Amino acid sequence: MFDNVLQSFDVVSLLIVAIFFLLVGYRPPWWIKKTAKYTSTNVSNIPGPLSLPILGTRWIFTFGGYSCGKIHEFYSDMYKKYGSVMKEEALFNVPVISVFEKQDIEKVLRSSGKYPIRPPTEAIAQIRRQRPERYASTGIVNEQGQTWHYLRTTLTSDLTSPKTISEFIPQIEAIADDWCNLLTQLKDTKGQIDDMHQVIGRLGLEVTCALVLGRRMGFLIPGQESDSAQILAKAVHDHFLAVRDTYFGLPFWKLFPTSAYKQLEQSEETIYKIAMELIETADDSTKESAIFQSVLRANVDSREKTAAIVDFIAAGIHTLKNSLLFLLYLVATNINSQKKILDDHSKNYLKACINESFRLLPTANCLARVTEEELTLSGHKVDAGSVLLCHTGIACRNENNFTNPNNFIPERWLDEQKSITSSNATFLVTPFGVGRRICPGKRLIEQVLPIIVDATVKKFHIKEVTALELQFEFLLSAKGPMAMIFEERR
Ligand code: HEM
Repeated sequence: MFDNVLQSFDVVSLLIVAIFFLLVGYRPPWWIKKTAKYTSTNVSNIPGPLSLPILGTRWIFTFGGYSCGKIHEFYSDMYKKYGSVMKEEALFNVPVISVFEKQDIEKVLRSSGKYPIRPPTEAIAQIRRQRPERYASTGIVNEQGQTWHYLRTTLTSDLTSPKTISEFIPQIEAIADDWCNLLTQLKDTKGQIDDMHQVIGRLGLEVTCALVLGRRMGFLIPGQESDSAQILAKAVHDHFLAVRDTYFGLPFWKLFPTSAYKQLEQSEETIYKIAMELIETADDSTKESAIFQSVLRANVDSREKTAAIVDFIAAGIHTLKNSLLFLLYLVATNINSQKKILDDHSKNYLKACINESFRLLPTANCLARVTEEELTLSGHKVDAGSVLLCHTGIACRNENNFTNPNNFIPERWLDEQKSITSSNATFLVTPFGVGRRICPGKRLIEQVLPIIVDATVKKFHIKEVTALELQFEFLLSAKGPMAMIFEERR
């Protein structure tokens, strides 16, 4: 334990940082009692955990009893301890404010202007800035302002177009068939598959690559998972873990390459190389892919095109895997829901299960923004330019917003309950985010999930084996490996 602490909290480095900042004249607010621009009296009154000079509160995830894998539990505990608004401090004691109540979350998300600012993952931005031969900007996920707007409008219009998505449906149906065949091949005599992460990961890869590159990669062919599929799946997983550790851990990566930073560089490199390989080996079907073509045609620097493909692949694979795993788990643990899905030809019950799964277990359980205007949040004035975390996942489990909030009740999305649930859900059940920075993959995923789950439930009676344990991997994920049983229906 002590070894771990020493490893991650290098005393010599800390002293160097402290001496450096004292020499260059930096004085923390608690020292000189001079209020910096970002700390209005009201922000300084927001309660939160102990903040260290310069380093802020990030020590908590290193030796404060919360590992990075349990960050979701940290925020839940902070809500119980401090109430509706809570303040952490990042490097140089810059406040990061968490809001948990519906009215505050709504106020923050509604207040975004033409170019909503989502705080960038700084470590990725740094890596990309150091590779100008490869990246012309930090990419659509991390850019802000006009650059972001230009990338967003030029690179994602086909990805979000209903026409593109409807043309993609036959491919999704074929993928769903292959997925069911793969389950049949992989299950043992009891119908059990031991590692659902791995199997659903293959599906995430196949769907995302089919969408972005327009061709079937064969990730679902039994016994033929290629090396690059495994390498890509691992790289995307490592990428999210390294983003989490550089984002929430002590920020020493800004001074020297920490192991998390090196892991991020390595995974970024791997994803980039595989994406390049896929692009370079584009066959005829790829050349016909609307999304691939729209990226290639876009009036942007060619480096932006590769970066967009990298970002689409990285953004799609893990989110889809986690969302589908949660959905199958909830349907497996609620056996009646499978019968109702089968009986309801309107598919409304299936859609209600998907909404309920996103309410209970959203893989993106928090939306981050930088406010563009001054806001009053639960009585605290927060300056424009403040970093805000909207904890939609926690608000979705608040009984003021949903009755029996911890239970899986798809019926709340149907019939007479529908309108009250939907109005409470606006700004809370936001699995793909909101506003102009909303996920451009939303429409596609909204088509993919019902097709896959419908095909799976029609073919199998699904049962859970392993109880779900949540793990924070920058996204909310299931701690693996998760076993499930798939009994063929007669
Ligand atoms: C279940 C699957 C998915 C989930 C839950 C998901 C969720 C999200 C969320 C919450 C955001 C942030 C939105 C905000 O800040 O308001 C986002 C952004 C983004 N997602 Fe997704 N996503 C999924 C799949 C995909 C797919 C398949 C793609 C691409 C093919 C994709 C590409 C992106 C991109 C490029 C952004 C950044 C958008 C911007 O900043 O303008 N996502 N996603």
